[in-house]
Amino acid sequence: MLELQNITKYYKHSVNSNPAVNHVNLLVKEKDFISVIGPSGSGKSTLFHIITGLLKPSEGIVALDGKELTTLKKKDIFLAEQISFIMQGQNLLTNFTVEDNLYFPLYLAGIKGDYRERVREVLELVGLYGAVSSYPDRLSGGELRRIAIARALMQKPRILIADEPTSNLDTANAIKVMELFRKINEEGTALLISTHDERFLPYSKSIYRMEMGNLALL
Ligand SMILES: Nc1ncnc2c1ncn2[C@@H]1O[C@H](COP(=O)(O)OP(=O)(O)OP(=O)(O)O)[C@@H](O)[C@H]1O
Repeated sequence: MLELQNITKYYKHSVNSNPAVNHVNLLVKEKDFISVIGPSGSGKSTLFHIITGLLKPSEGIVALDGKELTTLKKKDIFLAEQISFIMQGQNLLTNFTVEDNLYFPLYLAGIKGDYRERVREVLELVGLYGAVSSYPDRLSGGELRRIAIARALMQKPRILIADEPTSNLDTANAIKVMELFRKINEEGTALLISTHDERFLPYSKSIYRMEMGNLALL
């Protein structure tokens, strides 16, 4: 499905002259649950930002079903139930209810329709249907993280990509998030996760380690 081919990234104003990401290849297939671990500064966020299109690689391509992502319109990638991203920070809009936060990406993308049933489904999946009318400032950090996951699932993505999804969560909340990812994966969504969190590893089907920009299967 998703393929990274020979991705390299040099930053212009980097503190060192090595590339932040160095000739990385990775294939994400259906049903995969891949975790990328590695020390701070090893290039994980850079790699994930390249996959999301936030950063342009110096070399290499990211392809979905054999088509280079940069040649696809954002609409084709995100709206055709393809890839969803959960980046660091919750990024929920504080003046909007949880329900409106879940609608917001669809609204921005110009998708119309009655999504009330889907809102109920995703909130039930994350165990937070009771929060449908709440504002984000009434929710805990762990609950906000699960709402961010619910939002990423609105379009029933084939692949869900999450950068450090359990950072700053206590063990109880981290386990809730990991169990949720396991359930999402069992229901057919492939997962690609970057993590410092060793607790994630037993949940993953494959583990890669990133070190000084190089990615290797463990
Ligand atoms: N905008 C930037 N400009 C220059 N260099 C950068 C930039 N962002 C990251 N780097 C450098 O690229 C390397 C990889 O950083 P990156 O943030 O991708 O690592 P990481 O593994 O995600 O770290 P962390 O887990 O702490 O987020 C580091 O050497 C960092 O200093």
